[in-house]
Amino acid sequence: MLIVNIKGLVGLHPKDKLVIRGNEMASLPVLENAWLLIENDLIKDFGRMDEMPPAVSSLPTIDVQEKYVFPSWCDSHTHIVFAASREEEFAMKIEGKSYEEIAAAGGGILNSARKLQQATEDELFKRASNRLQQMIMMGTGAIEIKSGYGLTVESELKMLRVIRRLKQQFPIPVKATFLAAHAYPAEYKENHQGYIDLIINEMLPQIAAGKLADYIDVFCEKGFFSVEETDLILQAGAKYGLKPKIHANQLSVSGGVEVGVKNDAVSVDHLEETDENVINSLKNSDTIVTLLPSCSFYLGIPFANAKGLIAADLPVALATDYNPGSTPSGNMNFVVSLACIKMKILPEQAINAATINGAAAMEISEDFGSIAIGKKANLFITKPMSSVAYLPYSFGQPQIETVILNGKIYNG
Ligand SMILES: N=CN[C@@H](CCC(=O)O)C(=O)O
Ligand SMILES: [Zn+2]
Repeated sequence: MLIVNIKGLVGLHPKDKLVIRGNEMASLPVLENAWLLIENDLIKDFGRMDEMPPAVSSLPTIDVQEKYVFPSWCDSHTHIVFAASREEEFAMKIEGKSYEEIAAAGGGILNSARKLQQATEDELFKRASNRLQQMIMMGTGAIEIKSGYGLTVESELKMLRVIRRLKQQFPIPVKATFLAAHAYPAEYKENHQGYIDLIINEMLPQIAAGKLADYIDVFCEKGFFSVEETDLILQAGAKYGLKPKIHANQLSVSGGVEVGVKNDAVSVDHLEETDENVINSLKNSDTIVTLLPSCSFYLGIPFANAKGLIAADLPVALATDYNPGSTPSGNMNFVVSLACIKMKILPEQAINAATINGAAAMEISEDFGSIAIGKKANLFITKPMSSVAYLPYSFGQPQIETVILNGKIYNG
């Protein structure tokens, strides 16, 4: 497939650029008036229209005048396997109840767990497939999905099997994260060690035997999992080769970032609450900071200090956090807009965070997240746009016209 007259080919980082830190995030290379050649599922070559080799110009072409080509969004933090929405909590939120108050009133994660435990694997697969399908049509070309609404041996395994089916049936990379440490089930409220033992002695061995997870996650937060409990669970996961990607500092400065860094986390996610010590603890680590602005938007909690994190020379990624409680949306375009509008980062920084750094937060940036020869042809073509910045600027307005996955136009 040859794409010609591309107004701008976006995200041309060198193939060996696997993650972008700090100040460098403001640089988003764009080639104007370009062509792009795809062979099979890979990017074969690209260049300027006025320098197109004759052999290339004789191939069948797609002419995309006035349109941009972007690398697909890489959404590195989602919870899209859930049984049902929770809009019954929506009104409570509007009336002023906090996330913690709703959870304490029987809502929250335990509400989703009750519903998921009753759903069949097929029902869950069908519902998650619909969500993933919609996300792909909005430009997502790689995704991480967490368990964590099962909270029993049987239901956590069920969730992870659903994620495996999504991996098998969708033409995009899917990474699975084991998040049984998402909340304490009611019967373990006074017996934390009992649930931790269940995770370590019952769940982890079966998950490892079935190769059902790539990463391990813990919700390290006041009222959820303490730093010591998080540490224990992450160390147990490491014995099975599961690297951490953890929920840290969503509602308070919880110590989650430090315990994540200590355990060589691939990423620490959320960080709506951060201070100087938290930022310092990330320096000299390879841990990526994944920010989730749609969650702040929906819950009305602070937006993470993206500018401060970037100024500290850290690699920042952006993801949706799509889940039924804190972020009922899987739209990466909106995430990129919010990062610009509310976190006040530049479109170039936000787009790098949502592509190459998102890929890095799933350890797939050798093949995904930028446009480079030899990388996977997972891309999207926009509608006619006046500039790259128009995409986040025109928030809430769909700008994607064509999705290309593995070198083929994807229509669902
Ligand atoms: N904070 C923990 N987990 C999710 C919310 C889960 C829920 O409310 O169902 C999050 O990332 O925001
Ligand atoms: Zn989350």
